[in-house]
Amino acid sequence: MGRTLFEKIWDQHIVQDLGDGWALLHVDRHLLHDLSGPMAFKAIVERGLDVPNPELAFATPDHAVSSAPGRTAATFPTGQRFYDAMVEQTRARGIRLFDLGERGQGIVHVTGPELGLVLPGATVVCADSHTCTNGGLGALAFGVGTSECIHALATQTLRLRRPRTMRVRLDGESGKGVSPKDIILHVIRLLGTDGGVEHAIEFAGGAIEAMTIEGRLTICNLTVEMGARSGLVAPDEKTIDFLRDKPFAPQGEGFELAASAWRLLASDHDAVFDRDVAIDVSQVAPTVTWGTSPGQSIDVDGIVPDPAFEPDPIRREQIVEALGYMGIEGGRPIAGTQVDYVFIGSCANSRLPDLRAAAEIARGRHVATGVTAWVVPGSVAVKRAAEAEGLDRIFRDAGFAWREPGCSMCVAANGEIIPPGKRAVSTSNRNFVGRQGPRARTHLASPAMAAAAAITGIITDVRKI
Ligand SMILES: CC(C)[C@H](C(=O)O)[C@@H](O)C(=O)O
Ligand code: SF4
Repeated sequence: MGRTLFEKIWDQHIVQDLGDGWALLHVDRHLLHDLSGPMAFKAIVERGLDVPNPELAFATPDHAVSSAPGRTAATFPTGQRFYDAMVEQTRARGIRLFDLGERGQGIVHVTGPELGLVLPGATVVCADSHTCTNGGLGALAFGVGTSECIHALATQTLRLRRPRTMRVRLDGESGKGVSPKDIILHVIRLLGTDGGVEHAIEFAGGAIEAMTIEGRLTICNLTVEMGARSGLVAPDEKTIDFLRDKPFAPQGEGFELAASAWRLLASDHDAVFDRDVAIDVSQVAPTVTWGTSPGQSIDVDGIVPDPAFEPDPIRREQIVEALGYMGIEGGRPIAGTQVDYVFIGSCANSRLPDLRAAAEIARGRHVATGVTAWVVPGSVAVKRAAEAEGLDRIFRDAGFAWREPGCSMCVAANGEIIPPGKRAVSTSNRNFVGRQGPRARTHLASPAMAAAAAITGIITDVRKI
């Protein structure tokens, strides 16, 4: 029987079979950020552990740094101790740090792929749940907890129970105004926020093949919102082209050699998945969340669920609670809901094609009165590339703030919050209670939809703008 992409990578990385489905896996790349990294380093120091493979670890500040133009580490003083700890520990251990202002700095899940630190067939860990993003390049990536991060720093391995395999086939042609973000929100709505628990999900099918690498990264980014630790896409010629000439990818002949190995990674035709699902993306509309979980979404021209029509009492209560928090009524169209903030950024949607899609809507228009709209590029490289093609000008002329790379309002760990009771359309991946600040209300959407909301001041169907 053939093997899946996941199985091929898993098998290649087993250092020791621990029995009962458990294995010790080699970690090829360890990515570190300023929030979880310093915590792990603290334990390494306290326990007197060594980091034997510093050349396989790479760090960047993203969560706790200000995104204000001209920022330094001191701009957000609360975050500076994280930053300082990261600088000190990476220096002491000989780990490469991509510092503020340097090409290579940015949200860890944006910089890993763009630097070529993440490669097809590699195992990648980072103490961050959205590490699954990296699967868009065909890497097997795991978001880990602090203790696993310490273990990986100290041993270059990870002790894991092998997840079950699942394939989500995305076929069909997506309609006008539909982006990878809409597709993955739709998938989460269909399969549920627990639909991927204990599975590694391979996304496949014509719609994935047609998608840009950045789109695949967006799809894999939200895999964790279905409860799956890893999402994957088989590497193809697009993946290979994307990685060519990336600074940390193999170069020259070595690259061609690596590429021929990557071509063998795709799931075999007769490979069997524990679960196989097919979804027609031609049915996907521009999508927006109405509630407090990424699974609570509707088509932008749809009606917010009315709890009165929900027969299941538990689900009814969930809807009532979510609507109460969000300050919206069931049974009404979501379009037209008034918006105070718009955030275009995060590891879900802060890459060049995302900014282009938003800029296309913003071009020649202006942010509505009373709306605060931010664009936070995912990395220094994205920011520079966007500026080189004039996207910053389009945003600025339209009244958007153009900021420095980092997580910013996605999780508000750097003090950049949506004020209490205010409503945001955000291109991030989590709309949990309090996620963007205490009592902040978040509607997840695509970059184009977010830009449309900024321009009109209300949740708007991007197809009609
Ligand atoms: C701070 C970090 C550990 C956290 C995560 O694990 O994902 C954050 O990035 C998030 O998106 O909630
Ligand atoms: S951008 Fe948001 S989701 Fe991504 S790593 Fe940062 S805080 Fe987490």
